[in-house]
Amino acid sequence: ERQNKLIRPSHYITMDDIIREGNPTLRGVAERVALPLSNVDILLGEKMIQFLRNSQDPVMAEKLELRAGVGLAAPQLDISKRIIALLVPSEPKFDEEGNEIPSKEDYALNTVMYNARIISHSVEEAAIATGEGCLSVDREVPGYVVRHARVTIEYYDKNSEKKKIRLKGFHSMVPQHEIDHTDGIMFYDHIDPENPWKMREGMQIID
Ligand SMILES: O=CN(O)C[C@@H](CC1CCCC1)C(=O)N1NCCC[C@H]1C(=O)Nc1ccccn1
Ligand code: NI
Repeated sequence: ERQNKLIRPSHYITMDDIIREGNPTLRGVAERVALPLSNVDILLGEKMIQFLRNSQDPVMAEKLELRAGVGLAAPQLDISKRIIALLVPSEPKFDEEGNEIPSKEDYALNTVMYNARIISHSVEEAAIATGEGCLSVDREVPGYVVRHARVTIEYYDKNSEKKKIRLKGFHSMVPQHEIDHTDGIMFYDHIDPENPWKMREGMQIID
């Protein structure tokens, strides 16, 4: 079946494996995965994070013709399971002379989350200044994608251990976008159709 094809050792996930708008799987509610995790679900998570690494590597992205991604959800691979991968580079920090300070961590988020769910969130809302895109959406959909400004996420890691993480800013936007995919929600569902760039009371804009 599909997952077996994707987890073959010789297989790299490419854009051909990513389903696009119109495929009903993108609008389904994905199933929680069984715990402790099965090998096939662990292997799929590894392939998903490898895709993100390849997509952010200029050589591999060119070779495999990948669009750069910071997140991926299993439903985008036509697998209706609550598995998401996150690979968010750390923002570069600069000193007063404007030199980049090498950060100890290359990534602010570098993980596969199983059965992730938002267990609490701020009343305050936020949106990425430039809007959002999606590897499953081959068109621009302009507008503020209004999300929670801060979230607390509970998930299981690849060792089947329960984790809890609090996130804010851009780092919180990526898991919210991915968890939405496991609930059949697309980013443009959060854009105000009347006035896509409407500033809502107290909404934070993330650069
Ligand atoms: O479900 C998962 N997806 O659809 C991949 C999406 C996920 C992100 C969209 C907004 C929050 C999560 C993705 O990564 N993109 N969307 C389309 C093309 C660009 C790319 C992107 O935003 N790249 C990026 C952003 C900031 C810094 C570096 N790279
Ligand atoms: Ni997406």
